[in-house]
Amino acid sequence: MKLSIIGSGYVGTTIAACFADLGHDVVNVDIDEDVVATLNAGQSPIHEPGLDELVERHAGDRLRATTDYDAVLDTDATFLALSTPSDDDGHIDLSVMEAATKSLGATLAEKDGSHLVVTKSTVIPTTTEEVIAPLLEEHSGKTEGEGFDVGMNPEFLREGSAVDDFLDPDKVVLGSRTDRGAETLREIFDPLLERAPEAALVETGIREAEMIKYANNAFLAAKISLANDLANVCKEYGVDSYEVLDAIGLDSRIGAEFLAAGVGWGGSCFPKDVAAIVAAARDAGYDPAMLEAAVEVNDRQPVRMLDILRERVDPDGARVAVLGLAFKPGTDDVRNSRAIPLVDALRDAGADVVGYDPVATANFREKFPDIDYADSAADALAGADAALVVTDWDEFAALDDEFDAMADPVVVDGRRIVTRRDGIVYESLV
Ligand SMILES: NC(=O)c1ccc[n+]([C@@H]2O[C@H](COP(=O)([O-])OP(=O)(O)OC[C@H]3O[C@@H](n4cnc5c(N)ncnc54)[C@H](O)[C@@H]3O)[C@@H](O)[C@H]2O)c1
Ligand SMILES: O=c1ccn([C@@H]2O[C@H](COP(=O)(O)OP(=O)(O)O[C@H]3O[C@H](CO)[C@@H](O)[C@H](O)[C@H]3O)[C@@H](O)[C@H]2O)c(=O)[nH]1
Repeated sequence: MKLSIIGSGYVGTTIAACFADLGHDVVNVDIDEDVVATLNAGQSPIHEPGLDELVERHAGDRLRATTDYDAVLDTDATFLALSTPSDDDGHIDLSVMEAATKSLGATLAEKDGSHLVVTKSTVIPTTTEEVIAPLLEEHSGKTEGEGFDVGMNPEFLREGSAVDDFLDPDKVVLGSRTDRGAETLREIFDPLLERAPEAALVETGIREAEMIKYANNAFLAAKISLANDLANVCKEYGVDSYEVLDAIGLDSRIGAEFLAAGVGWGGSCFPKDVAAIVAAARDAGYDPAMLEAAVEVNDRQPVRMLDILRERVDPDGARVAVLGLAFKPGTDDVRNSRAIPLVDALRDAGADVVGYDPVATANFREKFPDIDYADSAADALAGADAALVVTDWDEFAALDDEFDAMADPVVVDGRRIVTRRDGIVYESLV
């Protein structure tokens, strides 16, 4: 089929390259000329394992990019893969989605025959039906269900394994409210379902598809927060939290994944999505107590980490190495990284901070241009009065002699990865 993808960021680029690999003809539409030029040159504008190869294989053939919305006219369906950030009070900010939807609507006014518009972005339930569809109607002059259909297909890929997650998913969720929309969605996803026969297919309504995405992320974030809450209790009683969490993970009803306790969850999705669904629930008159608690526990973990540090070292005037600036290993993304509240609090306390990350230093420097940065973990540790381990990069698990060069070998481990030994004053957060 012929597909257009509006937005060529993490999700848009990944799904475009993967759809091309599945045999579809794909065009990416993005307002960023650099992104478009990069894609047309056969390179991926984002760093994801396996994505460069796919883009290189299909660019100029089944995959191309443009800034011109008219490219949509020659396609059967359009996916909206635009950012949906939080505003200051946590609500979803739909301004980017709305601007792109207006452009798409105006373009569809010229389209002969029907078209399917699929929301790929994470949006609050009712957005596709009550915001996207009316905007498309207004700007195309067509009627939903006649001139075009709308659908919703939430995305569950993780940064760092986006291609594998898309091509080998646990489930594919297709939301629609017309038979024609449902059929077109099935046709688009048939090649994926053939390639990944183990994937479950969930065909559902549009607002259910929208909510499945929030429920998925909120459940995972809350699972980590519950693990952190239990781990904090363990610590108070001198109980090894990892032995406890590993053991409960053996119960198939609980499952072993997303039980890694530590300094908590960050990234481009969990914080904004939990905040958005909490804000939406409150707007509707419901207080989502469990989700509010999940956020509270997550906010507390960096504070607890500093409290543990203070028991050993006064941060005022101390040189503190922060190991790990990315929100998780395998990415240079620092959005909502746990290092952000930690560095903020350390600086407020008068510490002299030196940060190190294998790949995320440049991005972190944009947020914190005034702290020191080291080129290696060893350099960050040399002469430091304390170290905080914030991201679970493998190379931090392998650190050993490097701790001996610290002025005071106090290590507060926020991810339980450093090997304890004599000569290190080791404190685990959990
Ligand atoms: N990043 C993830 O891991 C992930 C995973 C699952 C779902 N999601 C959801 O997918 C959506 C997209 O996220 P992302 O991380 O890919 O966003 P992103 O910020 O990486 O990419 C958005 C792209 O849209 C482009 N854009 C902005 N305005 C435009 C317009 N008017 N017309 C055309 N292009 C325009 C930008 O230039 C950018 O390239 C969000 O709703 C997010 O919550 C993200
Ligand atoms: O046991 C765990 C697992 C994760 N994390 C933290 O949780 C955050 C999120 O990690 P992860 O889920 O691996 O990364 P994302 O790329 O943010 O992916 C999430 O967010 C995406 C965007 O919505 C969804 O598509 C994915 O399904 C969902 O896993 C990171 O800060 C991790 O350090 C933990 O603290 N403990």
